[in-house]
Amino acid sequence: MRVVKFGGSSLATGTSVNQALEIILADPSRQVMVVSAPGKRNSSDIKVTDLLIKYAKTVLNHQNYSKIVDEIYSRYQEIGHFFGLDETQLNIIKDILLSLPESSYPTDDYLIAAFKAHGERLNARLIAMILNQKGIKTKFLDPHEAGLTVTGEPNDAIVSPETYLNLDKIKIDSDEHVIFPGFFGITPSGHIATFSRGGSDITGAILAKGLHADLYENFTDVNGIFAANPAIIDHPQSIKTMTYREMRELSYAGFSVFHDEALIPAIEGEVPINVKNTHDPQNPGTMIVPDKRFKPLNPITGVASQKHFSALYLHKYLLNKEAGFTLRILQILYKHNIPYEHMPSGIDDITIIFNRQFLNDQLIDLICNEIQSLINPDQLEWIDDYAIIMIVGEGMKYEHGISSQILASLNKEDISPQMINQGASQISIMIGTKKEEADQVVKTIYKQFF
Ligand SMILES: Nc1ncnc2c1ncn2[C@@H]1O[C@H](COP(=O)(O)OP(=O)(O)O)[C@@H](O)[C@H]1O
Ligand SMILES: N[C@@H](CC(=O)OP(=O)(O)O)C(=O)O
Repeated sequence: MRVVKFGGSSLATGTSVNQALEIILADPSRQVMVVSAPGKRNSSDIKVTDLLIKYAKTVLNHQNYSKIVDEIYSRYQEIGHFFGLDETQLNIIKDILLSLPESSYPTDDYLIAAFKAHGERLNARLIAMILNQKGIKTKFLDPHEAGLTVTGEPNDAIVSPETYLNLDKIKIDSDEHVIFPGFFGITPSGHIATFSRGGSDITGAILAKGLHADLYENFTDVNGIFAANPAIIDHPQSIKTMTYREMRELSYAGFSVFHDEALIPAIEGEVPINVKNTHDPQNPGTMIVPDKRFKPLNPITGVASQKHFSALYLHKYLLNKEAGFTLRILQILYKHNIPYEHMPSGIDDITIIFNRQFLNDQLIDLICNEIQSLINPDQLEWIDDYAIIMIVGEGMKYEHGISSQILASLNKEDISPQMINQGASQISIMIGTKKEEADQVVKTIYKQFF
């Protein structure tokens, strides 16, 4: 049995939902379909998830929400009408949308999570309705009924281990299709909590592991994973096969096409992943597998970048001899509940890289002041303008001199990185630069290796 996830970009219009359904019906093993909320129909469109966030904020601000409800409902109506569903059948969607403000939520964040999750919940109901109307035996199953439970933050949840015990009890008839909404789970107290944005990929992976699927097919709007972001490189090469480790590093570092957290259930369940194109289903796409049992032709599989970082650079002579130096810094971060992303170090210096989205100016001043007074470094510099480029490939460990090739190619372009660090896993090299240089670094490295 396969679990098949369709992203919002594949479910934005009636035509694309139809393509998705043709894919499902083309192979009887595609029994479980995980769906996202309808995405953008064109580049200037708004995703239904973003419309729902606007709806939630309108309710929280005690403003009139009838216009935004109509806008959201029209997205489902458009798809429903394409398949010939009438207003009486579609009314349930409007009723559910209108009932959202009536429920009670423990906090505003839970209210936002519940509103947001309805993008996928209503889409799954609609698609189940469409299939049933076509005479195809279909069940709408949601996290409540299936026991997909989560803990953590209401808008950044983590799956609970008991989910897998619950999923083990689910029986699917051999002639039946299951439509499951992505992106959210249920907390121990029965409230909806969502994964972080793009989290329907995570739901697909959880179901693939929990239902013991042979394959997790992830359908999007491009022919698999490219070696670089197509927004930076024109027509980049697509990757035929890559390992879980490579994908996790690359998605964490900016390949937004597949959520980095979705790799974890797939790794645990050893389910291979196939990223494919809804609009070109014959294209083999990219296989993501446990291991590459051969030496890859290219030492580099992909190069990713992200620009939302800041770095704290600390220099202190004999830092390597001072026991507890790093511990004291981490205690300060822990006290203020600040996570960090990376911490490359040398004999006399250390750089701590943060996701800028978790920080504000006041917090930055606070930690810099505390570190200055408690740690007393010789130099402390906050670098707000920081991007990270991650060069990833299992093939790196077979070849010497990859870092020097990278540095030489950047040098030719007159780019001198602020930091370069090779991970202990030997499958990635990380480069820190100014944001404005990040795209040029990706282009230079891509040109060097592809
Ligand atoms: N390395 C990459 N390979 C493929 N697509 C990428 C890559 N990096 C960024 N993308 C972008 O990811 C998009 C697909 O992700 P997303 O819009 O979240 O899909 P979905 O709605 O199917 O979940 C592609 O259209 C592409 O622009
Ligand atoms: N709809 C949610 C979850 C998701 O995974 O969407 P998509 O498959 O369109 O990336 C979001 O926009 O974040």
